[in-house]
Amino acid sequence: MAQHILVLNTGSSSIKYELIDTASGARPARGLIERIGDGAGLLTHHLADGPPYEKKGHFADHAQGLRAVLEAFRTAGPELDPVAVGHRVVHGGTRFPAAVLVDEEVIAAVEELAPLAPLHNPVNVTGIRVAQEAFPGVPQVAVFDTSFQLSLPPEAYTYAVPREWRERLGVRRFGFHGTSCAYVSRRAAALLGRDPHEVNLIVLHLGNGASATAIEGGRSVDTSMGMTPLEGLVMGTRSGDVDPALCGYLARVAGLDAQDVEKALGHGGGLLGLAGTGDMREVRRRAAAGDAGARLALDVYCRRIRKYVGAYYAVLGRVDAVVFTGGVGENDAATRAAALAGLDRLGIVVDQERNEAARDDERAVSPPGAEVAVLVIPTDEEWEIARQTLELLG
Ligand SMILES: Nc1ncnc2c1ncn2[C@@H]1O[C@H](COP(=O)(O)OP(=O)(O)O)[C@@H](O)[C@H]1O
Ligand SMILES: CC(=O)OP(=O)(O)O
Ligand SMILES: [Mg+2]
Repeated sequence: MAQHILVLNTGSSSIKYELIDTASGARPARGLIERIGDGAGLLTHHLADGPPYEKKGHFADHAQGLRAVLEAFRTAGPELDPVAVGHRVVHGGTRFPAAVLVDEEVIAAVEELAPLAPLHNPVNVTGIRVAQEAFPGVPQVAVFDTSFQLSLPPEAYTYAVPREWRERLGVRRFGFHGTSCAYVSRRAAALLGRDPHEVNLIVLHLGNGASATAIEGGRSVDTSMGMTPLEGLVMGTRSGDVDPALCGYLARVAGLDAQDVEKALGHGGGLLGLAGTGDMREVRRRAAAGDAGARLALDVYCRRIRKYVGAYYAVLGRVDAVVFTGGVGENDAATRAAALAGLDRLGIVVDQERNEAARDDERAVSPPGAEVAVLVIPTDEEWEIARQTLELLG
């Protein structure tokens, strides 16, 4: 009988899930709930064949959303009898260098780290709790976004801040998107026909959250997200890098407290702050229609990426490939071209025809024989979570 792993990726306002056959890798069901908590929720449950099952409604919170997912399986199938549940957990601090079997102690640790990832860790715990209740006795495995980034050397993870903060308060860079980086860096090595331990990569994960990671011989040596997923690249609704003195300034001139500023940078910054929408497709539409704010947003977004590519080139010394992944990285040819424009002296060139070809598979978009390959690799965090879950459970 086929054995399945259920993978749950609970995001700040969404839940993604997939049922994966451990032997064949087939996915008999996958789905998404969007807009949890805002009244216009939508659950879309895809089956291997046939039309998707959809349910609109108000999913007040993630627990209600997850119960709706279980209901979708009961109504539309397939039968849900997983041998394990793999959970994406965003922040594991320094405590979890690899995936772990969930017990009460692990849950307590994830809850303790919630101040560092307030949008993610609490809902990740909700996912675990609901799955424990639904599948008693079935092993639950936590796979952390931070694990892959724990290889950062001290000079990359240390902020130049007072000793007290570093030593007593745990202030340091962690970095995120590790599950995606682990997956795409393995695929990149395969695509290059090289051993992952020999390959140097710059991975650009451009989704709603966005990050750049420098990978040397399969290990992360620098990454743009920081202690929290707010630092670095321009994102859908997050500012990425800003001058930290902004906090003091806005307190003095606008009476904002630190929490207000953090919230605005996290939810009202990025593409949303610049263009009025955090969705790249909509930014493109507005820019094409002549909207100056949207055009500026694209320029800021792409320049930030280019700066990190240059910086990580300098960190690595030799780069075998630049890898684009995530919804924007995989689909937006214009972002890929603009972000890497002018880097030919570094051997980084995008081939226009290859870049613009309408494809959704793994591919090179640099010219044949280029010094640095530019690759597009669709990420598969769910598959990577299932793989690590299976590996842990033997
Ligand atoms: N064809 C496309 N062209 C440009 N941007 C796209 C396209 N498809 C998706 N995107 C963008 O990808 C982003 C979402 O990325 P995704 O990786 O799916 O998000 P998440 O981080 O939530 O998993 C959105 O900004 C969306 O507009
Ligand atoms: C950590 C993080 O930024 O995740 P996401 O890209 O899913 O928002
Ligand atoms: Mg993402």
